[in-house]
Amino acid sequence: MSVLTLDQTSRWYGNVVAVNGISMTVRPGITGLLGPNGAGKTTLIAMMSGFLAPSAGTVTLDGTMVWRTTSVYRSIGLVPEREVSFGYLTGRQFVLANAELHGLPDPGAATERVLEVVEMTEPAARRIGTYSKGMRQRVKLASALVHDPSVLLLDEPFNGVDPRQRLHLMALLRRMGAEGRTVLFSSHILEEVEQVARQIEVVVSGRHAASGEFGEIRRLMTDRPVQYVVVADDDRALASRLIAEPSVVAVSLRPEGGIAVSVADFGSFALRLPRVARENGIRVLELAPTDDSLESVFSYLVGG
Ligand SMILES: Nc1ncnc2c1ncn2[C@@H]1O[C@H](COP(=O)(O)OP(=O)(O)OP(=O)(O)O)[C@@H](O)[C@H]1O
Repeated sequence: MSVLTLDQTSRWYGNVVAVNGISMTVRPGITGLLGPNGAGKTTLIAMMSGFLAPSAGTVTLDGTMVWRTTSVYRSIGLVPEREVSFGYLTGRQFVLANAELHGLPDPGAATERVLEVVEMTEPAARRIGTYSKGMRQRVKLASALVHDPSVLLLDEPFNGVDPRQRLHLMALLRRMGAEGRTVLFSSHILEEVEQVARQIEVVVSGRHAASGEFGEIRRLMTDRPVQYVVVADDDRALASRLIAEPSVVAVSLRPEGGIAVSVADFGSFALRLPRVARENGIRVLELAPTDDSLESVFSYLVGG
């Protein structure tokens, strides 16, 4: 069992606090680390993989401190967000170099094994500089897996990858999770995390905002009141009807036209709005959310 534990872990750069007292446990299977840009995901992953020392608190793997413990590094594979900068090497040479750095007994065999896992055996003879984004991602994954680690950490692995390669990568991660590895990947896209992760950890502004199964996180995110703008051919008449609806929290007429509606339960509001309008002979011309950015969802989760 490989369990990563963060205990009150913080990291600051000068006076920028990138990670602020986060405690979490990452178990075997797939965990999604979800948060907007700049939330501290890269910094967290760097501490989990032993590349960065926590400024305070600890990161341990099965009870052993990760930072500066070489034996622990042997159990961890990291797929960083940045591109492989050795475009002049072939995929095979790159993976082999990593196998040799790990001091594996048979680096050649380990390289072939892992190239096959990521289905890159054939293109591995070509230079990395000629690869597509998805192929580069797979070669990075191969080099992270070459020493057969029980923990696999991936920083934004789906960024810029085309849909077909994305499905392939998701299938690979699922396989790693099913094999009992502890897999954690970061993303700022909820739908991406939803498709692969069993467990989700949400970070916002360096803080741990929520933790749970996908359904619980989705509920937290969708049950919050959301603001919509509704434009009708008679805004005032519609506003007076909408305020009577249980799914509606607040209604106001906007000076520029339309109605600002704060909705607690979008599902029932979406069903009721056309009926209310029809029953009163009002035509709805437009319905649009006003604060549905991921950032606003995240700040709701941290009570901001
Ligand atoms: N080396 C550094 N020096 C100073 N500040 C840094 C450094 N690295 C990160 N930061 C700051 O720490 C905060 C968290 O950054 P981090 O890269 O960990 O977030 P992230 O969630 O991975 O975001 P992104 O997805 O945009 O990379 C940001 O405010 C960032 O500007």
